[in-house]
Amino acid sequence: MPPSSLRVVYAFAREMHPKTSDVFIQYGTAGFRTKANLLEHVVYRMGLLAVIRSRVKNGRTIGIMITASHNLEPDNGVKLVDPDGEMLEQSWEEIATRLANVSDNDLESTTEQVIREVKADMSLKASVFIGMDTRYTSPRLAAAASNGVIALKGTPKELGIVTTPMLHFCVRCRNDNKYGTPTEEGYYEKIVGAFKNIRQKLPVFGEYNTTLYVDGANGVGGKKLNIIRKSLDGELDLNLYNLGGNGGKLNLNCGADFVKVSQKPPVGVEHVPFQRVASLDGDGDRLIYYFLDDKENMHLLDGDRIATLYASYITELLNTCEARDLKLGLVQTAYANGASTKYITEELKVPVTCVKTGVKHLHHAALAYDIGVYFEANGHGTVLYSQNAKNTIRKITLEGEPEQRKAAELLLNIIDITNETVGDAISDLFLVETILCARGENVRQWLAAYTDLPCRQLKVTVQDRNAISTTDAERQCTAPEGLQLKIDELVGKYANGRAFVRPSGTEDIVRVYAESDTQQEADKLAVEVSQAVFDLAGGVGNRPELPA
Ligand SMILES: CC(=O)N[C@H]1[C@@H](OP(=O)(O)O)O[C@H](CO)[C@@H](O)[C@@H]1O
Ligand SMILES: [Mg+2]
Repeated sequence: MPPSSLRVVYAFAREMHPKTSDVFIQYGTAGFRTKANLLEHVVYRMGLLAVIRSRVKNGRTIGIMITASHNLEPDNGVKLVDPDGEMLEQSWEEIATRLANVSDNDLESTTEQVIREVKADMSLKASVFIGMDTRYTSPRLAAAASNGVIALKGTPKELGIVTTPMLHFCVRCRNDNKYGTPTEEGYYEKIVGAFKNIRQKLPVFGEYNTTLYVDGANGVGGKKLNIIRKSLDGELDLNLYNLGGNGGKLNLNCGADFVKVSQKPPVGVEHVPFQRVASLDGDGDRLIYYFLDDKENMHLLDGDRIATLYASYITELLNTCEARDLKLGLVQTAYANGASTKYITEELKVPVTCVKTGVKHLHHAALAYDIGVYFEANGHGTVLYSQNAKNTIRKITLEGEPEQRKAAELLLNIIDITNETVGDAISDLFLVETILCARGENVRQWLAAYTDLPCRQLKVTVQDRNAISTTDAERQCTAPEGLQLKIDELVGKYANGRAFVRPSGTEDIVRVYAESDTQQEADKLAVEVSQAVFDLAGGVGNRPELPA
């Protein structure tokens, strides 16, 4: 890149997308997240970085997604997607953070330094796909990203409003045309097409019924399901709620995160006893199910449930295929309910890996298995199939006995419904519905597999959340001194007690998780551990307490 060209970049940045705040911003669990009005220069600079990344990857397409997922409307965020549709390689997160925080004056020299460091050949073509969620601040930010791409002579393509998983999917397809067509239509064709295909083979029977209620979180996922709904032919009757408009606010008292954390039904969804409801998050990458019983008690079917449903059904099909040398494993985080882990290891006899929070860690660990199911308890997850697994299954469809062939064909359809690039609420919804239908099960039967331990999540505000360090997949706390000892002491008082704390990577808070035998005890333990964090890690504001 001749220096004159970079000088243009620099001048353009200062004029169009100046750095307006000195607040340090970090590439966290899912990219940069903060108030939307602090993000414009960050997004512009991620446009620059995406071009550099694309060139380092020989001109393969890189993705930029503008979203703050389950956060409320005033927030926004940006993250980069690597060529296979996976999260940005971790070693580049530090580079992203550096570039986001330099002054306008130093932007030129830092950009040059990054180009040298990563040995980008700036004469190559560069291609960047940009997607955004429904936030009113997103179009402006998407334009800033495009400007960044253009400034370094890359080619941006704006996909408009898409779910986060659609952007991941399109990036993957653009770089690997065997995976599908890199458009929203291509996504429907592959994922919804495979669902319709499999439903031809699985007639509705038993306790399963095709009516599904959906809480769209007033975000993009519900809107896309509304498009899909019209193409479904009785395979699934979707009743959609919280589609945005009508005064409903994004993620406010609705959506997967609200339902999971508050353990309450979302506003805006009609209550019908025993009706299963799927709740999506704001950018359509998380899925939680729930139902209310005839006493209006809520029963949650979270990411752990979805993971166990997948693992057990896929294992069943693999057994029928007699593809027993394919190793299936499950990946969870410390937030997984203890009862789910016990069920997976003891009843399903499937190996479990526990990793740090954040999809990138789960995704990476799942690659170690032939078939890796990964899920965060909050409903973000998918299944990864190795090439070996795909080849083996395909071979059985051609050479197996009739029963084996049938199971292998179902597996191939299931692979096609799956968005292997990232957790995807829409793809997961179709997978869950497929499995419930195949088993002729209603939600009560699904819930009966195991009983969750009551749990509680709380947030504590501290002066500096980085004062907390953890180890052992975040289950043990190494700083500040004395905090882990205190947690151990508190946990010891409770039957089946478990608790841990960690700094959030997406919000300026510390998260506390506790579980125990009863809800009252889990709540009490969570409050006590929160108080310990408050006392030992520099709490600010009010003393921790349970939400109203
Ligand atoms: C406990 C929890 O749900 N944490 C979420 C949340 O991360 P934190 O680092 O905990 O803020 O947002 C991430 C991105 O969406 C998601 O991957 C993760 O699971
Ligand atoms: Mg999300």
